[in-house]
Amino acid sequence: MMPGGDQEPGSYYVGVDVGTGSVRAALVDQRGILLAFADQPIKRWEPQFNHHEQSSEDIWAACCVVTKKVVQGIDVNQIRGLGFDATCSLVVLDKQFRPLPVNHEGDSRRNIIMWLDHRAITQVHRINETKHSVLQCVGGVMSVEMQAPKLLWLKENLRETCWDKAGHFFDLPDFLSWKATGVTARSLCSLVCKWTYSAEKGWDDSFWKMIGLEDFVADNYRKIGVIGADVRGHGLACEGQPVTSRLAIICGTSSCHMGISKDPIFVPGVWGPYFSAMIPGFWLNEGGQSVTGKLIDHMVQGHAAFPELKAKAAARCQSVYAYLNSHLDLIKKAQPVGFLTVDLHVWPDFHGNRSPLADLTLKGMVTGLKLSQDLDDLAILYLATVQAIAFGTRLIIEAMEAAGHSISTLFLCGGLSKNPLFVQMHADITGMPVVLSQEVESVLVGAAILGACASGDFTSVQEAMARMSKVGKVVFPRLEDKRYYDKKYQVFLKLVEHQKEYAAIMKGD
Ligand SMILES: Nc1ncnc2c1ncn2[C@@H]1O[C@H](COP(=O)(O)OP(=O)(O)O)[C@@H](O)[C@H]1O
Ligand SMILES: O=C(CO)[C@H](O)[C@H](O)COP(=O)(O)O
Repeated sequence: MMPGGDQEPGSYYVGVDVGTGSVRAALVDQRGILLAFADQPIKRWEPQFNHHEQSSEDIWAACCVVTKKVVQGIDVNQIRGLGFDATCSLVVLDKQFRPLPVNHEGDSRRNIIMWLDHRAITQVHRINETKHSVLQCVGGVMSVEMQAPKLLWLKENLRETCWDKAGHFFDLPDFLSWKATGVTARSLCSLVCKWTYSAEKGWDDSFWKMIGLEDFVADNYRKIGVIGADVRGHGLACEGQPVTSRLAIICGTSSCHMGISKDPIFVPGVWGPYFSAMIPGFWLNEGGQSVTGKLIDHMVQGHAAFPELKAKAAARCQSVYAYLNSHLDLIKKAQPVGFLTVDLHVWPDFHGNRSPLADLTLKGMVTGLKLSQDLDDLAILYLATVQAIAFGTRLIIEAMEAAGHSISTLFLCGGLSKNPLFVQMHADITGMPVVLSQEVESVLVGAAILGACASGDFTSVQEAMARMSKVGKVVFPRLEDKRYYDKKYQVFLKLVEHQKEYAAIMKGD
């Protein structure tokens, strides 16, 4: 889609969103309307189980391709700002900013340890055993997906080929802003959320010394970077909006649950509180589920009826998910679609639990399997998986509320928010209305909002948010189905209880 001919020449912003599977870019105007969109897949390597790697050169090349596509035909002088968002993966460069291998093979194309990489399990156990006070700000337990355990892994496993040669360790969004500007300043968001930096107190030397990464302290954190901009003082959130009662959920390969508060709230198993990491002046708690979109893809693609599904969806020019949703509507008969899983239950932690249990040893579970392998069976397993993800969100919300949050409304964005079944199940299972933004690619509008703020065209993040993001659809929960979902939630909680019992039995003599 290109800018409409009847439009006044104005200011444009570019948003670039680097997800796990692809890079997307959008050209957005001052009203937050998306005028052009492009995407491009990015490479991923899984050289061994739990090792996930990418290439910063490949990602940057993809960013350039999609950006060039969306600005085609536009006078570059009208492009006022560019914003990035990206996964929290670790990029390693040498002192001359060249990629360094993060693998035993010495393949320097693969210089990124991805966020979902779980190679640093023993390192994170040791970090958690220190019980250092910085851990209070990551939910009490550090996740293997954060940067400190990954850095320690590099030091302990690739000392000569990587650690000793490293000049720069970037969080991926900060790598992208360095590539775009040549400035190595880091974002407060990245450093606070994934690197234990405190917006109020700075780095805690004692933590890095205690975990064995005293090198950073001696080096004055040069390889990790310093804060580029003081984001405090931008004022409060959108006028008249009770922002602290909203929970934003970014649902892609994983789901991230972003809740804010005026005072710090400590939620066991939920990352944060992080000051000013998302909205200036507010504390952020970030709950999460490590695999959601990836889990749905895994369950659907691994089923015996997947080839049949693929063929039938292609014949109708539909995505497999649109086909499955209409198939479920067909087989539900008179009952609500969610009731098809009365005897099929899933525990969704196929890649460990990020929140609120913060237990990376947890595994996935399915109960209620039959011998059938047909399309009905696949559709119902897909439904049960979507429901399990929504129950996981309910568990996170309950933990946040028990600690002091008061949440009434969910705001969903990301690839999974395009799936009406996923959205409805989140409303039904949490009992809360779900707001979707008018612009389907709202994550990209968010990145463009950052670019708009950087351009100085808006005085604050809040002003840009109010002007450029608009509510689209609101999906209300089917309250009449509440009793059914409450019962399924009881089963959901039993599943994890039983899984822990099984582990205890197997550990015993
Ligand atoms: N149109 C759609 N309908 C249903 N599911 C979708 C759709 N588009 C994307 N998804 C799901 O969203 C997930 C990817 O979301 P996305 O935000 O693109 O991910 P990421 O940011 O992690 O690259 C996929 O796992 C896929 O299952
Ligand atoms: O840890 C995270 C953010 O704190 C995300 O889960 C990670 O960055 C992946 O994002 P996505 O699922 O959109 O690819």
